[in-house]
Amino acid sequence: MDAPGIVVMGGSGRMGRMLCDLILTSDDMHLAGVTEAPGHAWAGQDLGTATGGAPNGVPVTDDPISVVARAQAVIDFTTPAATVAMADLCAQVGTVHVIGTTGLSADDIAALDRAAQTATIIRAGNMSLGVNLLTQLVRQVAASLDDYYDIEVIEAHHRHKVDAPSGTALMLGEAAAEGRGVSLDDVSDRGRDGITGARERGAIGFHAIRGGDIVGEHDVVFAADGERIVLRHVASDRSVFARGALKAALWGQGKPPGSYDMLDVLGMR
Ligand SMILES: NC(=O)C1=CN([C@@H]2O[C@H](COP(=O)(O)OP(=O)(O)OC[C@H]3O[C@@H](n4cnc5c(N)ncnc54)[C@H](O)[C@@H]3O)[C@@H](O)[C@H]2O)C=CC1
Ligand SMILES: O=C(O)C1=N[C@H](C(=O)O)C[C@H](O)C1
Repeated sequence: MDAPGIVVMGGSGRMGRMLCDLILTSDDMHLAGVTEAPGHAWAGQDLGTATGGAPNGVPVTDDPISVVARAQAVIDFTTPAATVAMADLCAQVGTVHVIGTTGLSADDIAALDRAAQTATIIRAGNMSLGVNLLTQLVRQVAASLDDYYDIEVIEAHHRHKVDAPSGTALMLGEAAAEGRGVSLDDVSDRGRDGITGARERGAIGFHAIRGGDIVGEHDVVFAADGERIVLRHVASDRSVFARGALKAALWGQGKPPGSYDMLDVLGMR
């Protein structure tokens, strides 16, 4: 069987470039095309030429249907609006949709769930093995401790990141809430400021640092009187996210329509 064809959305972005480089050197898949935002300077060019090298035969387009219909998977680290539109297209043409985009609203997620009735969608706020393993540890620690241990999630990212809390912080917060047997919506306390009053027992706090070129760092703190447990993940290279996404694209081949995440891909359920 031929190696599956992959379309990378947002090929000029931080994650897009990393993904294209990895796919172009992979024996397990080939780069079937790259999409970019409408009117983007790369649209209509060959990818090799757009990146300042020799032509490599990979088209860059702002008209996704032209490449998606011929591909086996789309890898998408873009914006919520672009992701929701792509999910509809993947549902129509039967292409696996791997979603890393964060900052999705409840309405966006509802739209993705509708698309997943006919599309195979794999979505995670963090595609690294380390963070997905950490979610399991956080769930286990939260289940072992009572709410005398205050839970705070602290994340740090580069200056260009546009959403907060990060998708990873929300995954970790969800895992902590699940471990405690509560709904995150009921206990979430985001970015305190001013006269906030004393901390509510059982709250799960979120704090975001933005600066420089930080790739992604997450601490989950369980703080009680007299002791503190800190579970930490540090990403120092975006390839950990990209490799997870490529694994997901291959794993999704032949899977029935539905909503999946990296725990499914990694066999960690
Ligand atoms: N789940 C995970 O493991 C990870 C998730 N992310 C998330 O991925 C997203 C992108 O992150 P970065 O690469 O740092 O951002 P970026 O801003 O560098 O790249 C986004 C790219 O998407 C393109 N784009 C926008 N609209 C588009 C459209 N309609 N069609 C095609 N392309 C379009 C932009 O032109 C840009 O090239 C963010 O939401 C970020 O939080 C980032 C890293 C890891
Ligand atoms: O925007 C980023 O860069 C990252 N986004 C993801 C998130 O929101 O958690 C994953 C990773 O931390 C990098």
